[in-house]
Amino acid sequence: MGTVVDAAIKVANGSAHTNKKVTVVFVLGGPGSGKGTQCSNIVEHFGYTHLSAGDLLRAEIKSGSENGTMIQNMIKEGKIVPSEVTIKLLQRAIQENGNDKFLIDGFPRNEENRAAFESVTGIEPEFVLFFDCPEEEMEKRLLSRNQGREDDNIETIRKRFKVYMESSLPVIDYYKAKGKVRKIDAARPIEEVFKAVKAVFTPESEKVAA
Ligand SMILES: Nc1ncnc2c1ncn2[C@@H]1O[C@H](COP(=O)(O)OP(=O)(O)OP(=O)(O)O)[C@@H](O)[C@H]1O
Ligand SMILES: Nc1ccn([C@H]2C[C@H](O)[C@@H](COP(=O)(O)O)O2)c(=O)n1
Ligand SMILES: [Mg+2]
Repeated sequence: MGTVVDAAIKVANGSAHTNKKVTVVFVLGGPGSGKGTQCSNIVEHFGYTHLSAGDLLRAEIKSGSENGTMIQNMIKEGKIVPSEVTIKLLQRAIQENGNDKFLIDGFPRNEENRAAFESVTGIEPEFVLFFDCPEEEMEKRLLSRNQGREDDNIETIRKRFKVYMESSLPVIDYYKAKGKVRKIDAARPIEEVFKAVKAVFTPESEKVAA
């Protein structure tokens, strides 16, 4: 299992060339569907490293990078930052981490993200974990998240939902057509959602017959 990511390493390091085989699972779903919450559980139980594209972009704003203001404005508007920026952050995070199994949360968010990541890194996801949740439930969760996120206000939330419907769902459909989507009903309590997630990550050979 695993995909060679020579291209990712080359871009991140300039001329350096390392072979690193990685397994990647994309974690997708609407804003507030519970991606980050479930990724923490998966990390704990299955030894993956969690890379949230949104968290990497927010860290980039805080670092005072030259792209910081552009990223901040895009996030406030609920828009998707150009792939070039996000892919560099993901590549660097993969490169710097000793692990070989990654959950990439909130990426690819649109067709541009998807195609660019594939052509730059050559990485195909092992599968796509898709948290399916009704909008009313996601809105309720986001409005009570209380993590001080600038985009957790009703105006930006509505814009994020629109971008999700128009740009992110087609990416999920793309992977569905390839038989790669593992859909989870995310409108249940956290523990119940994790039970379903565990079933996806547990190899058939290790599943105990009921
Ligand atoms: N199954 C659940 N039931 C109720 N609340 C949940 C559930 N899963 C997550 N939450 C809560 O909903 C909020 C959003 O969850 P989380 O941050 O994991 O979503 P997300 O998909 O990562 O959102 P975003 O795309 O905005 O980063 C958090 O406050 C979290 O504690
Ligand atoms: N691939 C991505 C992922 C995220 N962003 C920006 C735009 C999102 O609204 C914001 C927050 O992401 P989240 O933490 O909710 O996953 O970050 C992006 O531009 N491209
Ligand atoms: Mg999140």
